[in-house]
Amino acid sequence: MELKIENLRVSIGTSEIVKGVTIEVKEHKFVGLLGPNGSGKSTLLKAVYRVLKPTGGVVLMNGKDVSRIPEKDRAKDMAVVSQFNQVSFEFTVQDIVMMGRTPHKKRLERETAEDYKIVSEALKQVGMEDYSKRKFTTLSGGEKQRIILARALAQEPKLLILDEPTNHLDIKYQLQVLSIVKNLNICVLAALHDLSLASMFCDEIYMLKGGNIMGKGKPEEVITSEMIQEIYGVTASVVTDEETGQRSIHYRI
Ligand SMILES: Nc1ncnc2c1ncn2[C@@H]1O[C@H](COP(=O)(O)OP(=O)(O)OP(=O)(O)O)[C@@H](O)[C@H]1O
Repeated sequence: MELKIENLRVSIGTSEIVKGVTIEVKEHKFVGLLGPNGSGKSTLLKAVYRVLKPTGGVVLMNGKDVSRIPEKDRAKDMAVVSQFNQVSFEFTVQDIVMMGRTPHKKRLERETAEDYKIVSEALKQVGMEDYSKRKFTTLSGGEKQRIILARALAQEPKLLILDEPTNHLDIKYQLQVLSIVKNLNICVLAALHDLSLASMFCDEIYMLKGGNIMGKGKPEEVITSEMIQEIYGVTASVVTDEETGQRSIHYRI
């Protein structure tokens, strides 16, 4: 699987929010989309997963225009973990994760033992196997987020779109969720805020500001004090740990 976003433009009302963005996610790559609040990350992702209709450009999955792929076929390949997961009915955790199997089933086909196995595996992967009978609405924000990831895992996608997948999570689960996603070894496009985590997990990073890509490259090429100053207007130094090669960012106020 490869994802290509070419010259994508998205307008809301009279404002152009995404102004001709080109992004490529090659096979098995984890690509991060970073940028300040309001820079257009969610809007761009929504146009990729077709909640919003772009005003220009094209999104290609393995060379096929996503707007021409029927929704169910698209969902066999692409799963989405977005920020807002309003569930108004009293679904159990297991019901929610089972929804991930829908694209793989024929109309009115019953869940099979294999589906239950996949659902139970997905719950185990996010450390929520003891919660399968709980009502989704009773979960904490972070627990809900892990269940939504489990639903995406049960979908067995080849491409995962994540919109700030860790915003409700404590550091243990931020690391856990990003490690799970990384180890899936599929195509990932993720809007992230944490520059250190993005450095740790992304193969490539695109920096968005005002709906334009201002920089792209490997984390060490993009997450620099100059870029942090330019994009966020914040003074910071980036330190690389000699032993682990991990980069951490020290902010100054
Ligand atoms: N439905 C809408 N109506 C009007 N403006 C909108 C709408 N949706 C988004 N916008 C505007 O588009 C801009 C980009 O929003 P978007 O949510 O894509 O940014 P973001 O980079 O994901 O931000 P954040 O980091 O805060 O989540 C913002 O200025 C926002 O106010």
